[in-house]
Amino acid sequence: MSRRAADRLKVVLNHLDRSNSASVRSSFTSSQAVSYHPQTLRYTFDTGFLSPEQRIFYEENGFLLIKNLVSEEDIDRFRAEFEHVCKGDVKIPGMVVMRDVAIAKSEFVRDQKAVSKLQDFQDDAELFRYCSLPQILKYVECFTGPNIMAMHTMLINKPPDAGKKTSRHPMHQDLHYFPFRPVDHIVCAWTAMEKVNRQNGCLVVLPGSHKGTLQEHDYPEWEGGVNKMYHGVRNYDPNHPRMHVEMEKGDTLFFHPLLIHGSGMNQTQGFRKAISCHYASADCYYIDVTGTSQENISKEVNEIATRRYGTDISVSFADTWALRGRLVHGERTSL
Ligand SMILES: CCCC(=O)SCCNC(=O)CCNC(=O)[C@H](O)C(C)(C)COP(=O)(O)OP(=O)(O)OC[C@H]1O[C@@H](n2cnc3c(N)ncnc32)[C@H](O)[C@@H]1OP(=O)(O)O
Ligand SMILES: Nc1ncnc2c1ncn2[C@@H]1O[C@H](COP(=O)(O)OP(=O)(O)OP(=O)(O)O)[C@@H](O)[C@H]1O
Ligand SMILES: O=C(O)CCC(=O)C(=O)O
Ligand SMILES: [Fe+2]
Ligand SMILES: [Mg+2]
Repeated sequence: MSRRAADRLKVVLNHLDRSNSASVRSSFTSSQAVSYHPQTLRYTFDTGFLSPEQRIFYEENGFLLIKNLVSEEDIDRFRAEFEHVCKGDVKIPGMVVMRDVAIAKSEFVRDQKAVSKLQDFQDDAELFRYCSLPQILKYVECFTGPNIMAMHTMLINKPPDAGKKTSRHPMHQDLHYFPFRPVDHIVCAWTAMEKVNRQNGCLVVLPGSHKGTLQEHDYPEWEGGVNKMYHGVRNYDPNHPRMHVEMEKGDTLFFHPLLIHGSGMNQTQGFRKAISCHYASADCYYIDVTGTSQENISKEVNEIATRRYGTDISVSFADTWALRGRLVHGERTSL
């Protein structure tokens, strides 16, 4: 770090000591205040792009909100492509079109095209433009370094709740799904495609939870049911200080894969839309999750892979990621 940046950092640190980060103070109690030492900055690279304030905010909270990062025009194009996919005009091999469990399990509305999520759009050139947007990669590089893989892509179309609270996404850590490390070189970019607020089920985060370890995840015991693979942290404590991240169209949240987050139910009549990509440094490596808390999700993924590809070829949990990952910057060195 240059001397000038170090000096600015000191000023920020002094300020933080006094204010304990005003913007998240409402969700923190003073006993959770953390003190800082510049040498403990571990979550971001010093590329000179993030301000010291931004680096420290991420360090402390595990997320960073950038306003107005994606243009209206781009978002409108992603929305148009989403509509083509829903209508069936565009069919992309490998892309998962998912419906909410309340609809999928109901005989009455079986043929209704109420898509709750597109997953794995890496081979849809129009949607995948999102993952390559230079203004996003400029931020991503601060977390991953210069060799960047887009590992996981989603367009989430959170439906109006059908009355059973199935539109909720339980509190979870995204790392639960990922058999690659190191954890600090993975980041999610999540862009609001319209105004998102508490009414339509914005993201809910537990600030600072990225400093913990990966927790055990299970299906929550919810009366109305829960969507396939929507695991939540076991023994979730609803009294933990949390923050509703309200965003405008184009605002983008970058967050750490250990940050505990989820989303509440959509109490409006609209479909709340967001587009996201999980990036990892191409220098990351795959791990074997056998015997770890991730074994349950790897089994579910393997079951779906077997259903999709048959039993002739064996696709491991790591393979499913290696197949989907796409290089977006630098060199594909490992993943
Ligand atoms: C950072 C990462 C965070 C995450 O990724 S969290 C979420 C991860 N989610 C996923 O990966 C999406 C997984 N979804 C899928 O693979 C598919 O949508 C799924 C659930 C297999 C359904 O596939 P389809 O091709 O639509 O099959 P289908 O309509 O014939 O249904 C087959 C059986 O699945 C059931 N189903 C469909 N959508 C569901 C849902 N949302 N939740 C729970 N169950 C669901 C459906 O009822 C059917 O069950 P049955 O065989 O009739 O008993
Ligand atoms: N038992 C649980 N396990 C895991 N996550 C949970 C559990 N119960 C609630 N959540 C999650 O906590 C977050 C907040 O849920 P909640 O239903 O309170 O939403 P909300 O947006 O605060 O809505 P409201 O305004 O109605 O309080 C959501 O991500 C929800 O999925
Ligand atoms: O958009 C949302 O509701 C949250 C989605 C999410 O966290 C996920 O799929 O991992
Ligand atoms: Fe998530
Ligand atoms: Mg609530």
